[in-house]
Amino acid sequence: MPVTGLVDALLGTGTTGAPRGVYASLIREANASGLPIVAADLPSGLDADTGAVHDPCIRARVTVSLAFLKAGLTQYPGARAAGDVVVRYIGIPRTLPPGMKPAGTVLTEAALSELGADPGRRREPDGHKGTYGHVLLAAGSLPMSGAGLLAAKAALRAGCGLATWALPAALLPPLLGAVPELMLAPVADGGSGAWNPAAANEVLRLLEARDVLAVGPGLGRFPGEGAYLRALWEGAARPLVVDADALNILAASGFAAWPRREAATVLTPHPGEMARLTGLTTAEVQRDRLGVARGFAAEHGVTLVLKGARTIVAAPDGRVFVNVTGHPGMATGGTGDCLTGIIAGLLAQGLDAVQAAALGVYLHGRAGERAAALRANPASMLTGDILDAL
Ligand SMILES: NC(=O)C1=CN([C@@H]2O[C@H](COP(=O)(O)OP(=O)(O)OC[C@H]3O[C@@H](n4cnc5c(N)ncnc54)[C@H](O)[C@@H]3O)[C@@H](O)[C@H]2O)[C@@H](O)CC1
Ligand SMILES: Nc1ncnc2c1ncn2[C@@H]1O[C@H](COP(=O)(O)OP(=O)(O)O)[C@@H](O)[C@H]1O
Repeated sequence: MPVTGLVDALLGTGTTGAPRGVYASLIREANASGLPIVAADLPSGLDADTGAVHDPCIRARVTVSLAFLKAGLTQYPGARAAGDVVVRYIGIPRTLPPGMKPAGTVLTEAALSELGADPGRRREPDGHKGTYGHVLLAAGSLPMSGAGLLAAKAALRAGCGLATWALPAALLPPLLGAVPELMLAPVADGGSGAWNPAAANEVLRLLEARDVLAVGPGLGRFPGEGAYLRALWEGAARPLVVDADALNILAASGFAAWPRREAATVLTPHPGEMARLTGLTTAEVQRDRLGVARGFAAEHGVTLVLKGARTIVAAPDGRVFVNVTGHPGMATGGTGDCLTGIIAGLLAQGLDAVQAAALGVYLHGRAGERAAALRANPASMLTGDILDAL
């Protein structure tokens, strides 16, 4: 009878390091056969905790994860080596033994509802714009006003009642009317189109009548940037979302020594920004995304959104969530700025930091999937398409 497929049940969760000896030869032979491989529990050669892929590692068509989804199957490159992943019950109790915590929770609609974040974003029949909160965005600078615009539009699309964009005054004239639904608050910039430390006072004054502050998209780098951000960090008594250049400023300003914020704080780094925040290399961040995100959130008392395919949301209390929505078409400029606006828009509506971050990454990914499906080729997707699909 011809052989039409292979089952890989060589190595399991307990293995450490790269497969050696006869295991390594069998894995190489299986991959070279070209036959479809079904992996039992996880592909041999994959790190079950991190998703790191050793050399060699089985390239499975399907992985049948036993009893529970292993964390390493959710993260790249492990997710690619695993192929289609299914979880099957094999008689092991479905609940974890007492004292054992899951490595993370996949953000399904059910998990979001359990978290108290309604994926349907239902509105009160008698709601009005005051019901849904007011976002203040501090973003944009002369070469990158687009980042601010995308974040501001996204906040409105996320359903906040009102949004105000504080921006260096020189940016104002060309932006007047660009998004009629948006309020613009020009901040004195001496005609430079750049931010300055004194502008923080103006942002904090604006925040008094608003519900949440998002800072960073297209902010640029500028003299006195550390003092500017620290003033917002310490002075903003409302929830704060920190993204893009504001994360780079945090990293460059020794923020670990800054006082803990009392109000909710969400940081949304991509792996490059995460590397700057931690002092790791981008490759080191990617090698253990779950562990790095969990450790950082707990150490600094913030909600951490580590972006990239399979975005991770880590809460300060140790909970970790993995987002599985999204599309590679989202790898285009401005999509992160859009996520910042979405999370701020959800915070304005009264969600807490973890709810807003979890629902935000989920909706952002879903919108990315819809936008990709509407294009002849998803490679042509723009961030504006994601905004339209929200
Ligand atoms: N239209 C606009 O005005 C835009 C402005 N932007 C602004 O440009 C500024 C600079 O941000 P950038 O993020 O471009 O530059 P960065 O230098 O911070 O980050 C880019 C680098 O990070 C690493 N990286 C990012 N995602 C990764 C992933 N998933 N896996 C592995 N490595 C990854 C890569 O090395 C990449 O080259 C920010 O202020 C941002 O808001 C960008 O958002 C793009 C659009
Ligand atoms: N291959 C992918 N699959 C799913 N989501 C992706 C993929 N590539 C990028 N994204 C998402 O797109 C966004 C990119 O954010 P970021 O790198 O900050 O972009 P920018 O700085 O241009 O705004 C993140 O939310 C990320 O999770």
